[in-house]
Amino acid sequence: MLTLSHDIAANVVNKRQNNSFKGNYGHVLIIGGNENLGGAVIMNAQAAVYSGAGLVTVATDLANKSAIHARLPEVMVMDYRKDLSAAIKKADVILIGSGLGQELTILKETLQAVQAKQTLIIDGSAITMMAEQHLPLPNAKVVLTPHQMEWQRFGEVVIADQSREDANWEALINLNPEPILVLKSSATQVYLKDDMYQLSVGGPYQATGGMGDTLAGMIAGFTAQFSPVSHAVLAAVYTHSAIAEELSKTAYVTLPSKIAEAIPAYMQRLAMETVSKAPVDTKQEE
Ligand SMILES: NC(=O)C1=CN([C@@H]2O[C@H](COP(=O)(O)OP(=O)(O)OC[C@H]3O[C@@H](n4cnc5c(N)ncnc54)[C@H](OP(=O)(O)O)[C@@H]3O)[C@@H](O)[C@H]2O)[C@@H](O)CC1
Ligand SMILES: Nc1ncnc2c1ncn2[C@@H]1O[C@H](COP(=O)(O)OP(=O)(O)O)[C@@H](O)[C@H]1O
Ligand SMILES: [Mg+2]
Repeated sequence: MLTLSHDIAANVVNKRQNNSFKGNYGHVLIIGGNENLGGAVIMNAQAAVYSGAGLVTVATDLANKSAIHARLPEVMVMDYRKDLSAAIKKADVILIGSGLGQELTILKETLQAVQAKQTLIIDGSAITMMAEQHLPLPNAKVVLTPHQMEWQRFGEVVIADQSREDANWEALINLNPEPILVLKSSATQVYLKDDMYQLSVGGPYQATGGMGDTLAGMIAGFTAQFSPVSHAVLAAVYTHSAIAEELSKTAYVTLPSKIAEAIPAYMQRLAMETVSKAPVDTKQEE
């Protein structure tokens, strides 16, 4: 077991090149938000934009279109029932599942269209539907972000056993391709190739709806910009809870949208740090 520490995030988040443009920071496609759960994709998208993704598109139920535009003018919006496969082809990172509800057709189309070189983050309702329908993982760089009940459904590890590292590895080795697992709880763990990273920051001020949607959006924003994917995921998981811990000094509850607002300043601090910017030993080949 390793500790998911501040240095890992500081190694990943570096100063940007002067001669860069939005195309260098990745195109994120967020797929989710049925007509009742549009807030989930707003939180995904705010976190992805504020993490610095070059371009962010939200494919959703059109009932959410004006709300997304009003909250996030940086984001493009499309109907997830139209031309979804074409939009998937243009993305570097695809995040599916937050607030997706029972939209199985959208999920199946996404799993079919995604390509091996792309990063696919699978969250929320997508994890639950994949478990219910016994859908296999597609050939892509897959990141799974279940909470405990979602992991019980998908990985078939009962919540009581999830504190046992070996039980989670047993479930992971049966999956093909082997995903990066962000197993969320009050003691979040990240399973990567041969190592498990234990998150060392965060607390109960994070126990509020939308907290995981914000994390998924941050993972999308970080993986769009930073490589390898494994390092970017670790940095996003750390940064999400480190910001919450800071905000908790003056806030009883750390709202997801407040965490998102604090991302640019926190990342700027990480980028300015002079700690050894050496590569992180995650053993994750890409
Ligand atoms: N504003 C929006 O649009 C929002 C939209 N959202 C979207 O809604 C979708 C459904 O997601 P979901 O997580 O709310 O429901 P589900 O998958 O049924 O899991 C809940 C069940 O699991 C149990 N449970 C046990 N341990 C647990 C744990 N550690 N963490 C959490 N739950 C735990 C729990 O136990 P109980 O509370 O009953 O004791 C309950 O029985 C998803 O797509 C999400 O993105 C939300 O983000 C909210 C804001
Ligand atoms: N007591 C706690 N301590 C630390 N982190 C917590 C605690 N409760 C919840 N969280 C974090 O909040 C997030 C909840 O994710 P999730 O249940 O998917 O939320 P939602 O789907 O409502 O957005 C996870 O990142 C989890 O680690
Ligand atoms: Mg969730």
